[in-house]
Amino acid sequence: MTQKESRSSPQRLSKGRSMSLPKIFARNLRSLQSNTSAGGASNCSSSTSNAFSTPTSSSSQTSVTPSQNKQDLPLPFPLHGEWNDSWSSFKFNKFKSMFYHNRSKSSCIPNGQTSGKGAYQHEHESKQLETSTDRETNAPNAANTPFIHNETVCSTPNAAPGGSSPETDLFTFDMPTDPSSFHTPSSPSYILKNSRNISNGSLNNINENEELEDFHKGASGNSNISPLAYLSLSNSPKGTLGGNNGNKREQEPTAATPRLRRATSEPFDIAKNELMRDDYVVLKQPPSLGDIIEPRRSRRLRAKSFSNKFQDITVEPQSFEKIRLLGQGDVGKVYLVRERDTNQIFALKVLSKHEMIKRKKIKRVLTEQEILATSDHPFIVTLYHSFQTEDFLYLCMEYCMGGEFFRALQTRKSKRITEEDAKFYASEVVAALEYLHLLGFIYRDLKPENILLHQSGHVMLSDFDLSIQATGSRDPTMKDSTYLDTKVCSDGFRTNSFVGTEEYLAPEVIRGNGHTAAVDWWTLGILVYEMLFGCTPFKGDNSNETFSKILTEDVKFPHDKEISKHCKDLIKRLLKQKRI
Ligand SMILES: Nc1ncnc2c1ncn2[C@@H]1O[C@H](COP(=O)(O)OP(=O)(O)OP(=O)(O)O)[C@@H](O)[C@H]1O
Repeated sequence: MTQKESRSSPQRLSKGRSMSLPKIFARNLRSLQSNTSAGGASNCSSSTSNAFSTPTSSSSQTSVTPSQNKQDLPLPFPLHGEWNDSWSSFKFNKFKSMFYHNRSKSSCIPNGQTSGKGAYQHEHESKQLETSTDRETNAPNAANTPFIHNETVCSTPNAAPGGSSPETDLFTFDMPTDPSSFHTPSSPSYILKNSRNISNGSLNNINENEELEDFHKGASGNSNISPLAYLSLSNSPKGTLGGNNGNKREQEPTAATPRLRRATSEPFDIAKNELMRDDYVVLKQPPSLGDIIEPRRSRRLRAKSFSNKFQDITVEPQSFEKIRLLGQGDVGKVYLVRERDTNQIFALKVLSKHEMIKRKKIKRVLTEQEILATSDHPFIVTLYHSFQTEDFLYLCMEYCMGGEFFRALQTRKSKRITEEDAKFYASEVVAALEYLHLLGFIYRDLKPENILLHQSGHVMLSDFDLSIQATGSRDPTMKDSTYLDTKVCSDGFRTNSFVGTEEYLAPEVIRGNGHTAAVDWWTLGILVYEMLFGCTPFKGDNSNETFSKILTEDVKFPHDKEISKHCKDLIKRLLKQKRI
């Protein structure tokens, strides 16, 4: 199998790359089981009929001043040209113009008309709720659990006895109260949704853009330019969005008080209530309960308060209106939501406590929350709120309109980008990794799937559930008074978990003799290679072959693709077998 062909191998299709290997095997097994018993996506109704008219809220002006530390970033938009047919030029141009907007911490979606698509989908889901209750309630097995089929959201109705409580109203039709019927990610349609076959998957992003365009149109009245564009008109180094929009400058709304809100990130108290119960203690070697109950905040960051940038507010599930499903992870789903109060949009990750416990993911989720809550970096997804109900944990994050970097890569015919563009993205990733290392975190799961594209065109690292915090982390030092050496931050810390993504695993992880923050630099090497060549360097026909190549082979470069000597040298150095 050639490296190009291997792109669409089942392992990659099932999003297996993002999982630890035992998880992949378990998923494949479950997938096989549900394949034989369920017959795939037959329960999925299609959402292809006419859009309903959409509810509109009365228009009121909202304006957001971009967060200072995220202003004045370069506006690269390197994703020019070369989009395949699935991106019509209209969509592409709209999309592109969004990328030129300056980055603001808040999503700045003023009150206005919601998108037809979003409302339709919402209505559609409610309808489905009515019609499919019996089926779903009676058969909460793999075949009938909720799944995503391409752009269609197939929901599981609220099967709660006695109807829904106000608290669960918002997500009841996607979040069954019977935890045993929570989604089965390995169902065939899940795999389809997460397929790397972009002809299916990329539709997601296109629809998102349509919805958001509608938001913007509604917000700016007759203007064709989005409120985000106003921001960028006033802040963009280029001044205008492509020349003919310059005259919109006068229409820029007067700046109001920024509403950059981040709830006092409460550590999830789930552990207190749940882990204390014997039957819920599921971790083989539970870390000290202290660690779980109150995820520590980095001392450095506790000292460096962000509080002046954020208002303290309290939110709950009802504070948000669901727009659509963005994606599905192992123990939860991510929704595009609108905060009712402010009309700002966010990505809301909803995690089932029951699933977390069942899948032994408590520590992982808490780590993710801890890292997100601790981080304040332009290239790391911002967590605005974390809160919980009895059954679910909620992470309310910055919405990254561009979706996965992986999809952006795959949407291109060549599946790769130019060296110049790769340099741009790699440098942002380096900045984010250095920042994480500085805080004593090791990311451990760098790959294009976990890099999201913000509307500004900048990348955002997401998905920190495989990350780990080095114990006894130390302060960084200045090296040669030119650069900050973050290696010392986690010096002496080694961990031995076998986690990561097959093609991205560092040799030391495979050997299992312990690994350090250096694994992130290995994965950076693989990422740069993948950006440039459209495939990973050590992919074999099966896991063993991949591991063997990682352990024994030197990186080879395809002859038909030109890249500079410097770049090859960088990749070689990052992918050196013996780095520790
Ligand atoms: N902030 C965000 N903005 C836009 N889309 C997002 C955001 N966060 C997540 N998503 C989308 O939701 C999907 C699911 O995300 P999530 O982090 O739950 O799962 P995952 O990475 O697939 O799996 P897991 O957490 O099990 O490793 C992602 O693939 C991504 O496309």
